[in-house]
Amino acid sequence: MSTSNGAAPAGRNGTGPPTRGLRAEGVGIDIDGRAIVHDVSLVAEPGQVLGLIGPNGAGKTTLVRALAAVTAPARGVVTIADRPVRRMQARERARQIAYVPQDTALDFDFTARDVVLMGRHPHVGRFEPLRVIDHDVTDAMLAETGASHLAGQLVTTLSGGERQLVHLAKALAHQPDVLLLDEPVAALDLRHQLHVLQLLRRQAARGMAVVAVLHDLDQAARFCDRLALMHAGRLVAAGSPREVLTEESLAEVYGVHAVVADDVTTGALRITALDVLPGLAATEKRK
Ligand SMILES: Nc1ncnc2c1ncn2[C@@H]1O[C@H](COP(=O)(O)OP(=O)(O)OP(=O)(O)O)[C@@H](O)[C@H]1O
Repeated sequence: MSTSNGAAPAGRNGTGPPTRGLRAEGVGIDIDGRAIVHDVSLVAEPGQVLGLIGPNGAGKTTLVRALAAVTAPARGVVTIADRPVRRMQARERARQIAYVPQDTALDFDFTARDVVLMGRHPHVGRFEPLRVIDHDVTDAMLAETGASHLAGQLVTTLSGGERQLVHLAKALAHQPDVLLLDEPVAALDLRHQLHVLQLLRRQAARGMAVVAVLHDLDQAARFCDRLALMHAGRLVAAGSPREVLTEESLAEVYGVHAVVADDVTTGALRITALDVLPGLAATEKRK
């Protein structure tokens, strides 16, 4: 959570300099001449998990790719500490931002540990060998994600969920200020979903700014400090889960009649979709 006075919390090891969040201002993204994302402004605060939610085709992946500087927005800017991420050197950017895409398929014969070790390269000087600390962090992140048992396995032989864990471990090995995850639990079983979501909370508690695209709104309500709701390429609501996940917004954006109630077990909101509302969801209408 952010500190009550609004100041950034101390670094993730508790002693380092304050970590930094990520800011998007007026971001618009075009693909093949078509505007996909319109005028999105948001802040991912250090110490918080920001959930990016919205129906299929809302523009979440397109936005996250621009936040990660994988693509350049046509309009607006993405910054960390007022510095545009697109203008940073790739190595410097990789020390600050780690991004795990939806599709983590790899077609080269590296072991899972080799892949996680690659996450250390932004911290190692050019032509310098990997250090003991790089190996230690690699092993720690494999353990943190529950993927130690996969270390020696070729990534081409991993299941989709196993690959997702290995890529999360690689992203953590960057030790970034900002962690961007596109559907990080989509391929995971119940236990691993919980493990990863709790892990994200721990990373945030250590000062990281975490942004995760999530489809499960119960998980979004329970594990995110703030939510950003996208619809047809626009950010239509942002705030606490209680502010964003209302029966009205779920009807408008997802086209469902849903009941939003407190879950007596978790204390978080629980969303029960009862019926599909008549007519097309607005995302489909747009096409
Ligand atoms: N390379 C591309 N070429 C053309 N259209 C694209 C491309 N990438 C995305 N789009 C379109 O942009 C829109 C937003 O896609 P995006 O993948 O960002 O949505 P999303 O919110 O992540 O969806 P989902 O929840 O289904 O993953 C969609 O209508 C999609 O068809």
